[in-house]
Amino acid sequence: MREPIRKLEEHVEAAVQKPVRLVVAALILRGFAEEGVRGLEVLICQRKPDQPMSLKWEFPGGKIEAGETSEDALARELNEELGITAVIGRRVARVRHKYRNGGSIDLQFFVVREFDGALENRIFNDIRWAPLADLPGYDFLAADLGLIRDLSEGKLL
Ligand SMILES: Nc1nc2c([nH]c(=O)n2[C@H]2C[C@H](O)[C@@H](COP(=O)(O)OP(=O)(O)OP(=O)(O)O)O2)c(=O)[nH]1
Repeated sequence: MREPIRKLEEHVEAAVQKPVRLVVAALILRGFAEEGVRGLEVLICQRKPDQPMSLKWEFPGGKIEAGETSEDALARELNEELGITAVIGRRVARVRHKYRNGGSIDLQFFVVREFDGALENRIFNDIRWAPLADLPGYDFLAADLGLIRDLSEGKLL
């Protein structure tokens, strides 16, 4: 009698497993790479108090929609979230992360060095320019922590 019950549980677990969300995010940079991690700043964004993972910091971006390339998706998100038209540069990192709620994300980070339009905070609690060296002092989403360490140590860029 026990065997069929275990099989049923396994089946239910597989059925409720959430699909991997494909997410793109931007490292919008200003300043001078030659001056190291104090001379280069990146735009960071804080999630709103009423969002999941509230008040955590992240990089602007979001989920890729059907039919979009990663670059298309990121350009669209930056326009929606910050009101800018960005030139999407090279991809510098890709990570897979499983959040405790069971959701997995596949997260790609692209450099943005050029954009048109004035930066406007349309959806975040706060946005700010942070020197790469200061990034570990912000409470970032868990999936970003490896990247935060690398950026603050002058790796990747
Ligand atoms: N934009 C962005 N999202 C990130 C980062 N790190 C990270 O884990 N994420 C996660 C948070 C979200 O679950 C997802 C991005 O989804 P989204 O921007 O379209 O929407 P959302 O926050 O409302 O997320 P969701 O509730 O719909 O899952 O990726 C990051 O640095 N930037």
